[in-house]
Order: sequence, then C-alpha cells, then structure tokens
Amino acid sequence: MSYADRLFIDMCQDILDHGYSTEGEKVRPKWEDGSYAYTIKRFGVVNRYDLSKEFPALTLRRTAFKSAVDEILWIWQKKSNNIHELKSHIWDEWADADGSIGKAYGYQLGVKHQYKEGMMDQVDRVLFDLKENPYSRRIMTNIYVHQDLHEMNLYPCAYSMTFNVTDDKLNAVLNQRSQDILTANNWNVVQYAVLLHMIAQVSGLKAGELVHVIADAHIYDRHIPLVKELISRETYPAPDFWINPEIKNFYDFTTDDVRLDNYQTGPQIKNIPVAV
Ligand SMILES: Nc1nc(=O)c2c([nH]1)NC[C@@H]1CN(c3ccc(C(=O)N[C@@H](CCC(=O)O)C(=O)O)cc3)CN21
Ligand SMILES: O=c1ccn([C@H]2C[C@H](O)[C@@H](COP(=O)(O)O)O2)c(=O)[nH]1
Repeated sequence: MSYADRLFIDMCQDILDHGYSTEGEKVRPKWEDGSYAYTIKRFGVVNRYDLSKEFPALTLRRTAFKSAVDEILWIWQKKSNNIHELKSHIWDEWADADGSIGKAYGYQLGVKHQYKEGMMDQVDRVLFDLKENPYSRRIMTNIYVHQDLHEMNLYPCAYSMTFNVTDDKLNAVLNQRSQDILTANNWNVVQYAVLLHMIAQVSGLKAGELVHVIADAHIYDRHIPLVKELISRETYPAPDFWINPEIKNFYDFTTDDVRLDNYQTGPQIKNIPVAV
C-alpha cells in the first residue's frame, strides 16, 4: 500500500462515517441532467506527504499522471487560461466560445507585479526568492484575486502555495478551499508533488514535505458508491518517480521529463460523473 493510499482510504472513511450531508441546502453545482449535486463533507482536512520517502500516487486506481502534469504545466509554466493549450478535455465545460476559462489559474500566475527588484509574475518571484533568499518565510503564490472573481468561470480551488526551505529541503503548503475527493484529490496531490520536485531541482534543493490543507473536503452524492468500492480494493506499493536530472530551468520541463515507473494499480473507474 502506498502512503497516499493509506491517507486516501482514511480520509474517505472519515467523510463517509462522520461527514455532514448538504442535501436540501442551496448548493451551486449540478449534474449533467440538471439535478443538484449534493455532497457529504468534512471541514479542515490536512494531509502531509513526505516526498523524500515516496511519491504520493494512489494505487487503488490509476491517476492520469500525464494529463495531470500537462495541466499543472499549463497553469504554472505556460500560465495559460485557454483550453486549446491543454491536451485533456477536463476544463471544456468551464470554457467560453474562445476556449478561455477567464481570469483564473494560469492567467493570474502570469500577471506581473511590481517588486523592489523589478516587475515579475508570481512564479518568477518564487523562483527568484528560492535562489536569492531561500530561507525567507515570504515565498508564496495566491491566485484568489477578488477583483477578478467576476471574470472567472470557476473560482480557483487550489489557490495558494507557500514554499518553505528547511535545511536543504523544499517544503510547501498547498491551500485548497474546495476538493472533489473522487475526481481530483489524488490528481491535485500528484500535480503539486511534481511541481514541488521540479521547483526543488531547479533551485538546487531536495523535495521535502507537501502539506495539503483542504477547507471543504467532499464526496458528491453520485460518487458515494464508487468511493466505497474504491477504498475496499487491493493496493500496491508506491511507484518510483523519475525526473530528468538534466533540467536546470523550470521553463524547460515538458511532460516527458517526469515519469512514474512500476506504477501498478487497480482498474480505472470509467466515466466518473463530474458536477458542473
Ligand atoms: N466538480 C468538479 N470536480 C473537479 O475535480 C473539478 C471541477 N469540478 N472543475 C474544474 C476542474 C476539472 N477537474 C477535473 C475534471 C475531470 C477529471 C477527470 O476526468 N479525470 C480522469 C482522467 C482524465 C484524463 O485521463 O485526462 C480520471 O479518471 O480521474 C480530472 C480533473 C478538476 N476540477
Ligand atoms: O483542481 C480542482 C478544481 C476543482 N475542484 C472541485 C472542487 C469542487 O467540487 C468544484 C468547484 O466547486 P465550488 O462550488 O467552486 O467549490 O471543483 C477540485 O477538487 N480540484
């Protein structure tokens, strides 16, 4: 069993056993057929993954590693908000006729801000600080920009990364206001674990801990039987993570420069319904 499996099973069991049902409340998301998508939820879930020990991939079912890495590079490296620059179709429902998801995610990371050292966007600011001032306690991104919320089709869910160096290790806190546990929990964990590995490598550091703080951790009503079946499955050891050691510049990484080897998993759950 991978450590990510252990945390995932315990978190799901806790939500199923002690979660609060939103049924009958005025909720925003809907299913494809127009009915309300209710959830059972737990508030304030914190999961810690030590990336120096193993890569946090779920083995209960296969996490779509390539698509997940493609999306995190779309946001953090391409700083794009257009689905035409994304290989998967996961954002199609939230895009406008031109393919834009509005002033969300990649758009915000690409906005340049004035700092004492000059104009930089938030990603370049993180890379700059990790080189010039690695022990700073001020290295963070935040894409939850209130003045632009009205131009976002979906408000950012994973909205902030706080980077912190301890000794020669790069740690980070990922703050997430809302998490669809079945669809995207391990998807998001894998993405930010890869990002942490990439940023550590180009900053001359080792990857340390990823602390995932989730405010509203929920299982959608139509996902409950799927989650119950999923967490009863057989598990396998964590896969091996490979990152191309030649890459020294964050902007040179492609999806081919990271890989999971020996990734043995249970079967995929086909066509998970996603609440929109
Ligand atoms: N309700 C909801 N849940 C989400 O997780 C979510 C949203 N909405 N809105 C925006 C994005 C889109 N996200 C998604 C949507 C779908 C998959 C998905 O279908 N994943 C497949 C693999 C996809 C692939 O191979 O490309 C899976 O099997 O997990 C993942 C993330 C995460 N976000
Ligand atoms: O990276 C992501 C993006 C989205 N989600 C989920 C979390 C929620 O289920 C929905 C967003 O709905 P809100 O009403 O805006 O909270 O999308 C995710 O888990 N991970």
